[in-house]
Amino acid sequence: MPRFAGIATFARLPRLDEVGRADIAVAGVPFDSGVSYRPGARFGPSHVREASRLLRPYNPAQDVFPFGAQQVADAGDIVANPFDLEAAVADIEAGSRALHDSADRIVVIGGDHTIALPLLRDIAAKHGPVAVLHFDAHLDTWDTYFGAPITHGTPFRRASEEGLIDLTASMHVGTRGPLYDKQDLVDDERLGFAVVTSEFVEEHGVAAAIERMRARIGDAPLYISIDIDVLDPSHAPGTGTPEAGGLTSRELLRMLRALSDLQIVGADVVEVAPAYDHAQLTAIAASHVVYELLSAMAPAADASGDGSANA
Ligand SMILES: N=C(N)NCCCC(=O)O
Ligand SMILES: [Zn+2]
Ligand SMILES: [Zn+2]
Repeated sequence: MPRFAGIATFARLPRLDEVGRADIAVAGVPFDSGVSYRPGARFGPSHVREASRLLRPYNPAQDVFPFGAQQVADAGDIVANPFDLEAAVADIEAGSRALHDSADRIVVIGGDHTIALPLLRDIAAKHGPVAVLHFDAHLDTWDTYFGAPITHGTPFRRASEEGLIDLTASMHVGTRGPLYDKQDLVDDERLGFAVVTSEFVEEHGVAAAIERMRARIGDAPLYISIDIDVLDPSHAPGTGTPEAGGLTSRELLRMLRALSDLQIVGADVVEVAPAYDHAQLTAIAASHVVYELLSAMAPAADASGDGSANA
């Protein structure tokens, strides 16, 4: 079958119902009722799957076969009520919990950033408070919008208040752009986040950013949440709240590779909104981000082998 033919699962992987169990399930959450600006991230999962057809089995940058060293399968979508935010976050948490019956870990494609809250509720129920490494142009620790506590600008404040995150090991990477107030940064620090801004990366380089990230995380169980708007709009135009001056996809992929020896317990890639995309730029970037995450989550090849035993 040519890679451009057939129904698009992520990276043309088998469906979870075809393999029964997986080490890692990739799942979509087509939900965007929490957005504050441009809508459309509900169409993110299918757009990223479509753009992921060209991914190949061997990742030379991490010397790993991400789909050979472990069973990865596409679990389809977790369905969330588009008309009721409270119901939606309950749906997503329940969907994540159910999926963990047949997969050790899950990597979620959003959807807007609201979905990180119910995903973290499930993850923290399993692991206790986790280090959250949050790649984003935005803090997403704001309090309310029009009185609403659950939006895509608030998941990490709620998660912090609920005791879901390790306050000594969590960090934002790639933040930039205008805030509402100086106090936003004061609140953010109190909520448990250190920050590596986009400007820091420009001034000190990716290696220094990685050093800060690793020092902050230590050996805590790690949840990685990647808002695609961490990338510069030139690399990822297809998103709802774009901000100038972001990371390149090359910088982001390199940062993810540097996490491969850490205890990654789950991840999401969110905020891909295809209506504003061009030539699949954003979806291609997102598909490679997911691929790099799956590679980083793969067990290290043993000294004698190349990790390709089951490829
Ligand atoms: N999570 C994302 N992408 N954006 C949050 C932006 C919230 C705001 O409009 O102030
Ligand atoms: Zn963002
Ligand atoms: Zn975000």
